[in-house]
Amino acid sequence: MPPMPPMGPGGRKPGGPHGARLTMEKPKDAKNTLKKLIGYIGRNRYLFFALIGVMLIITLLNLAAPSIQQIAIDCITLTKKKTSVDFGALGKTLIGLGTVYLLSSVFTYMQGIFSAKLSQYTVKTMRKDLFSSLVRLPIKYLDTHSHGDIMSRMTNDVENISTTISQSIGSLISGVLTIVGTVVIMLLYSPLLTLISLSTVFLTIFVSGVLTKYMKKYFIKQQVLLGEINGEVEEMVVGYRTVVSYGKEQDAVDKFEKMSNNLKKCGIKDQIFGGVMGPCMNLISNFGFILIAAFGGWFAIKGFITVGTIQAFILYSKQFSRPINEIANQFANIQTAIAGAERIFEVMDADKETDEGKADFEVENVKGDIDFKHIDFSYVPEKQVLKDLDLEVKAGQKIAIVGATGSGKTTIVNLLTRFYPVDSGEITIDGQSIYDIPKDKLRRSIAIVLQDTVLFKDTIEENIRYGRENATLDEIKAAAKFANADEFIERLSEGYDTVLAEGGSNLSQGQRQLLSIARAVLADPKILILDEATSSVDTRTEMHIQSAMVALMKNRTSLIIAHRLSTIRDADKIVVIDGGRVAEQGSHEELIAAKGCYYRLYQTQFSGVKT
Ligand SMILES: Nc1ncnc2c1ncn2[C@@H]1O[C@H](COP(=O)(O)OP(=O)(O)OP(=O)(O)O)[C@@H](O)[C@H]1O
Repeated sequence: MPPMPPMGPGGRKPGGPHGARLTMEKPKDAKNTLKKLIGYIGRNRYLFFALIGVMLIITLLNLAAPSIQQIAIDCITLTKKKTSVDFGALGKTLIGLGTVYLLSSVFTYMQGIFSAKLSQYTVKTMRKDLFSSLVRLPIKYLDTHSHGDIMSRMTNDVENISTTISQSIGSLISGVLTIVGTVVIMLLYSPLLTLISLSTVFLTIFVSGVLTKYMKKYFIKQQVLLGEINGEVEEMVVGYRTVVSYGKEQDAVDKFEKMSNNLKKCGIKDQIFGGVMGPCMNLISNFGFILIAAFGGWFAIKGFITVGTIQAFILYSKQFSRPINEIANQFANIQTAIAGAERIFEVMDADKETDEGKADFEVENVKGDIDFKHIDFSYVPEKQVLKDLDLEVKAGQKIAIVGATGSGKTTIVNLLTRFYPVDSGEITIDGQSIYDIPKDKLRRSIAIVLQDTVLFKDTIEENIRYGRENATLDEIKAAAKFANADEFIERLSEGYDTVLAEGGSNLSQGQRQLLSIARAVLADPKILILDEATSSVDTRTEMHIQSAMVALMKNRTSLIIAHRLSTIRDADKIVVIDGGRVAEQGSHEELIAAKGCYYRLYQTQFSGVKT
């Protein structure tokens, strides 16, 4: 017998109730996707053929067993007067039967090994390729796909493929082989009895089809409700502080309770329909056995067949009906897996960041002159963000970029780092177009300190080392000292070995910023991009951050998205962005005197704020 997939809770197979993912996601281009998927499976073709071979052997053994039983039974001759048994033949036949069962178990075990290996090797390669594609995707791709969507491709879709390869392919092949083999053998025994047992099989297919239709309805509803509940929980965890601070705990509980109630009702209906399936199928198949026994008995009395044949027929009809449901379920599983594979290949086939940089550019020799010439840019076609923007920055200058929210300040730095390509115009560093500079070299020339510091779940030492991979611990400590981060790090019980929580959430916002400054110090680039934090941190940390930033900016070209008046005043040049253009530029005094954009911005945003 082919191995049954492991059962989930309540006797259900993983992948959805009733063993099938009844959502029946339809792939858009199944043929192409299947081709690519087979390409991945084909990388382990020896395993695949070994699997097919083993399955063929198992099926043949399973097909042989009932016939051997028939021979064993026919060793016993029953007449009205006496019962005679050919013990020699019976013994040999039973040994043969035992051997068949033993071999079947051994090969089934081997099938488990081969299919597990085939699925794991295949998805490991896919996972690796998918991740490599993911890190080379342009940022634009991430803008248009939710994190949840990308995560789900990496986890759920890959998992679906793995389950399908390890379970569905095997079941499908063995199912088809078993059905064909069984029908052929049954026909050879008795075409008439074959027809009688097939009639119940058609009844099985019909009844299970009707029941599945209802189950599918409730199953899909249940999945939708489950998705909503998951979303609700996620929102609650992410927005926990907001929920608590507005005292909305009870509202959240009430809403959850309502959703949970709906899920309960739907779940009960789903389970009830699911529960009907088993007894119905049993009833029909037992009815089939009665038919075979009755007609078989009659045929045996008439001398058309032997008693052993009746037994063989009962076993064959059992073997026959089992794979039918299985195959129907596997089709649904395979379809879902192909739809998942399609989503995976879509990421793999998405246009990757290209790197047409060709100039002979050395990071060490960068001076830091930056020039934006006639830049037009839009994230989405209908909405132009930068319009004919011109901005010149001399090496070593400190430029404060100011402007109303949404005016395009961050966009300017997004273009300099080539996170997005310009629509038209040219950006140069030391006179060279940034599109002629290899991307990695360009980005190594620039360090970015953002308000939302991204820290990884690793030690403080490794988080700072992110700035320069080959830095020694002493260099890391020196950078931390320079960034005024050393003091708080040394106070932590594990010091530089302290492992940060996800996103560095076990540090204060100010401390996270100091670490990101330390990273930039270690990277030691000629060009700096600073996005000043708008949120307030305690005065002491604030002073540390400010002085570290000032020290860091020395002798570097710095573009600061500035929010503090002191930074703006200290800048060599203030650039005011308005409506996607440089509206004004000059020193604080000049711009105030001009009474233009900056003056108005100053009046509304900076006068009276903390310097
Ligand atoms: N990834 C994106 N996709 C589409 N539109 C975007 C994207 N990022 C920014 N925008 C839009 O581009 C415009 C400029 O955004 P940008 O982030 O450059 O503004 P900003 O001046 O830095 O604002 P803030 O001071 O609030 O950070 C805004 O209208 C914004 O809605």
